[in-house]
Amino acid sequence: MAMSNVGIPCRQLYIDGEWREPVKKNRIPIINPSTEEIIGDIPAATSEDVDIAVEAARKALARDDWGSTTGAQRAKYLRAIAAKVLERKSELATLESLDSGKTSFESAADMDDVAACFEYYADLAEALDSKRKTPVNLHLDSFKTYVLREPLGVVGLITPWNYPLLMATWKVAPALAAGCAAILKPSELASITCLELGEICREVGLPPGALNILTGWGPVAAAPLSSHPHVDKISFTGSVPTGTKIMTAAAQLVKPVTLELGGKSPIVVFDDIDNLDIAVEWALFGCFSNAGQVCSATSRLIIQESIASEFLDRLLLWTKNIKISDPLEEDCKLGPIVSSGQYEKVLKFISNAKNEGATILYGGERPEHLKKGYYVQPTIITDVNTSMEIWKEEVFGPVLCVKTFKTEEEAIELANDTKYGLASAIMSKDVERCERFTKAFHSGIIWINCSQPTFHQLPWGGKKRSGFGRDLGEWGLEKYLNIKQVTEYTSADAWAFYKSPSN
Ligand SMILES: NC(=O)C1=CN([C@@H]2O[C@H](COP(=O)(O)OP(=O)(O)OC[C@H]3O[C@@H](n4cnc5c(N)ncnc54)[C@H](O)[C@@H]3O)[C@@H](O)[C@H]2O)C=CC1
Ligand SMILES: NCCCC(=O)O
Ligand code: NA
Repeated sequence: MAMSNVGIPCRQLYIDGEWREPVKKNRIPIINPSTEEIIGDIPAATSEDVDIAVEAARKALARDDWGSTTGAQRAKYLRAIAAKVLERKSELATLESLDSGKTSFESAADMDDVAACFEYYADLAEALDSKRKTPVNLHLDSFKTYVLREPLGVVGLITPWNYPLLMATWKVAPALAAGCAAILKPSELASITCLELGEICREVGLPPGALNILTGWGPVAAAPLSSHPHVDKISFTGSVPTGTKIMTAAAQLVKPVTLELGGKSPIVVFDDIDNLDIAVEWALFGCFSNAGQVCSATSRLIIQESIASEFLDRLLLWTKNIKISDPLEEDCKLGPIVSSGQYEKVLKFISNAKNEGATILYGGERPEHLKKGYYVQPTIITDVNTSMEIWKEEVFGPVLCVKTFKTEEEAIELANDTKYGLASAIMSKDVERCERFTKAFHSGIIWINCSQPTFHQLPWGGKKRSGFGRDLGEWGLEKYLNIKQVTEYTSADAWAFYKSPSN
C-alpha cells in the first residue's frame, strides 16, 4: 500500500468566518475507501447550525465589507483562494485521494482545475463591474431606464463526492464572484477538502459569512437549506431522487433551483475512424476514469457492427492493461469506489445484468490482488438489450455496456434511448455526420472524437432527467444574479391618466 504522511485535519463547521462546533456536537467518521479504515471525522450539522449559517450569510450581505464590494474587490479574494489552493496542491490532492479513492493523478488535476476555476471567475467578477448597470434606450423623452445585475442573495450549494472540491468550486467561485453569500453542503462521503476550503477562506480574509461550510448528512444538514425561507436559491449536483426532493421542497417557496443530475451517456463509434486505438482509449477514459463515478460518463458504447469485434478485442487488451491499486500508488489508473454503499450498488448492477441475460465480457468482480477496499474491476458488458437495467440506469462505477448498430438512424435512436440527457459523444471522421449527430443528440454536452474533456469556460448541464440550468462559463455566473429593471419618469408633465380634481 502507498503510504501518505499527510495528516487528516480535525475541523468544525465553518460559519461566519470561524470554526464552530455543531450545536448538537455530532460527528461522522471519515472512511478511506482503499483501506476501509476510519481515518478521522467531520462535524455533522443539523437544522440549528443551518439557521446560524443562514443568519451569518444574511449579515454578510448587509455589511459593506461583503455586500457593497465591487467585482474587482471580490476578484482579489478569488485569486487569493486560487493561490492558496496551488500552494497546498499536493496536500489537498492527497487528502482528496484518501477521502474519495481518486487516483493521485486525478486528484492533482482536480486541484489545478479548482485553482483555474477560481481564477476564471475572478476575471468574470471584474468584468461584471462594467455590466452592473446597463442603460436601455427606449427612445422616449419621458423615461430613463436601466438594468441592474445584483447578487441574488443567500445561496445553498449542495454538492456530491465524485469531485468533492471541484464540484464545490463550480458553484462557490461563481456565487462569490456574483457577490452572493453562500452555504456549501458537501457530501458526507467526502468533505475533507471542502472543509480545507474554509481554512483557506479564513487565511485570505474572506469577509465572515460570505462562505459558510456545513458538513453533515443530506436529509439533516442539506434539506433545511431547500426549505429555508431565507435561502434564495439552491444549486445542486447529485442524484435524481435527491434532486427531486430538493425541487419539491424549493417549489413550496417558489425558490429557484439548478439541478445537475445523473446520466447514462452514449458514445457512438463509426467504422470510418482512422485509428482504432485512439477511439478505444477515449471509450475507456469516457467510462473508467474516476472509476466511472462521473455524471457525464459515456457508459453506453454504441459501436458500428462492421468493426465491433475488432474494437472489442482492442478494448479488452487496453482494459486488462489498466493498473488498479491504492490510488496513491504511482501510475494507478483505477482506484476504489467511494463507499461500501456505492460499491455494493455497483456490484448489484452487474449481477442484475447477468441475471437479465447479458454477458460479462470482462471484469465484474473485486480484483484478485486487492483483498481490502471497495475495488471493482473495469467491467465490459455485452449482449445487452434496451429493456435491461444496465442499459437504462446510471451505475456510477467502472461499468461499460455495449450495443451494436448498422445504420446512422439506428445509432441515433439508441443514443437517445435514455431518460437522461447530460452528454453524448461521437467518434467519426465524417465532419457532416458529426454535425448531424450534434444536432440530433438530446443532451447539453456534445463530445466529438473524444469523451470527457471539460473546460470551465463552457456551460455544463443537461436536459431531460439530467436536470436543468448550467454550471461553468458565463452561464454559471448568471444564475447567481438578480436582474433588476429600473424605470424613471423624467418628464415634468403630469401622467394625466385620471382626471385631476383641481380643474
Ligand atoms: N450527478 C452527479 O454528479 C452525481 C450523481 N450521483 C448519483 O447518485 C447516486 C447516489 O449517490 P449519493 O451520494 O447518495 O447522492 P445524493 O444525491 O444523495 O448526494 C448528493 C448531495 O445531496 C445531499 N443530500 C442527500 N439527501 C438530501 C436531501 N434530502 N436534501 C438535500 N440534500 C440532500 C448529500 O448529502 C450530498 O451532499 C450515485 O450512485 C449516482 O448515481 C451521485 C453523485 C454525483
Ligand atoms: N469532469 C467533471 C465531471 C463532473 C461531474 O461528474 O459532475
Ligand atoms: Na470518504
